[in-house]
Amino acid sequence: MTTLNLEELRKQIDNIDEKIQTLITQRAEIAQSVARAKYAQEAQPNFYRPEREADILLRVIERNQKNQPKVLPDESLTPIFREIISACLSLQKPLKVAYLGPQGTYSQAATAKHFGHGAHTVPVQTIEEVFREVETDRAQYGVVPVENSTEGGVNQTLDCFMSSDLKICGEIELPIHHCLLSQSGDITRLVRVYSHQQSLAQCRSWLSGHLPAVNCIAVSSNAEAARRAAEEPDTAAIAGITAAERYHLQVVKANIEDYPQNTTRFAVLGKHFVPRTGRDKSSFLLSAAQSNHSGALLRLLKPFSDNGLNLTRIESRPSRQNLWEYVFFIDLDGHIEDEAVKTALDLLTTHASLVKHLGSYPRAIA
Ligand SMILES: O=C(O)C(=O)C[C@]1(C(=O)O)C=C[C@@H](O)C=C1
Repeated sequence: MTTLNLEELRKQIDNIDEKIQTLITQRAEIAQSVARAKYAQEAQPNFYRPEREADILLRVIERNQKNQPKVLPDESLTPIFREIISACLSLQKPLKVAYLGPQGTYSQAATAKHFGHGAHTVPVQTIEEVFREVETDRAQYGVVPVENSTEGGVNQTLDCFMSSDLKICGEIELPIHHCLLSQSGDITRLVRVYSHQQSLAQCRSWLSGHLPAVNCIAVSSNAEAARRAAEEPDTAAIAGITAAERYHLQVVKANIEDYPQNTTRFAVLGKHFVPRTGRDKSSFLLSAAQSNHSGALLRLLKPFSDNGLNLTRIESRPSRQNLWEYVFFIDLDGHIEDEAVKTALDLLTTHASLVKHLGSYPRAIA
């Protein structure tokens, strides 16, 4: 680009847009042929292929690394490609995805980030209902929060996995930036702050430093907090920026989370097995045999360490079967089809009374 003439530059942009549009249309036509190819292989194929999407997105990031300095950050490019894939997938078969509502929650943002706007997303009221929607085929996939980097695990989700046969088909990481929202945008007259209990906890220090006298009230979701703040004066909500738009609230203060890297991890629930990508995670539910004997947990975890597997998370929950017995949720880097994972699981059988594979899936992508 040599000239700085505005008209000329806009003409160049128009030409590029035309080419992009032609290419996107061509890509969509090929995706339609892919659907026919899938039908030729199976009567009821899976159209959504998380392993293929991960592969495409990683290549977008890899190509972007080659632009030095980068013109656009990865986080600007990947959503564009996700939307293109989402539009192509909706031509093959529109997906129905249930998430923990109401609209305006971070779960909705995570669902939109992962599935794009081509999917039909359905808010439901509880985490249990997300599981049920998928179990009963009212939705093909579901999105539930699993853990937050500041506040830890989401117990309802872990408990649902104990009794469900659904598989984790993917993970989504969503950076969480909380905003203080109110009708007036004035911080001085606030007497009450509503939010979900997790969000209040994630902003604890900010609240005690800046609003020590206000009454913090936990409600069922951040969207519900925003709805109330839109109706009550002298009241604020802690919620995401999308809730501000949805409920016509002013941003009193943005980014009030205590840890700037505050991130929530969500699981994509489904019914199908996801092939290996080479950059996967696996989740298991484990219970130790002779759990009250010394070294029971050590024996449960040793096979993973002996096989060089990196555990990315371990969490315990009461087994709900015997008093003071626990089940362990573990996540590790690797796929159930990796040799190291297979060997570790073989070794585990003598030390575990329960080994339940909750899924292997591609690692979250920016
Ligand atoms: O490769 C496929 O299996 C496709 O259906 C194509 C495509 C895409 O648009 O690239 C669409 C949906 C799948 O989830 C993955 C990829």
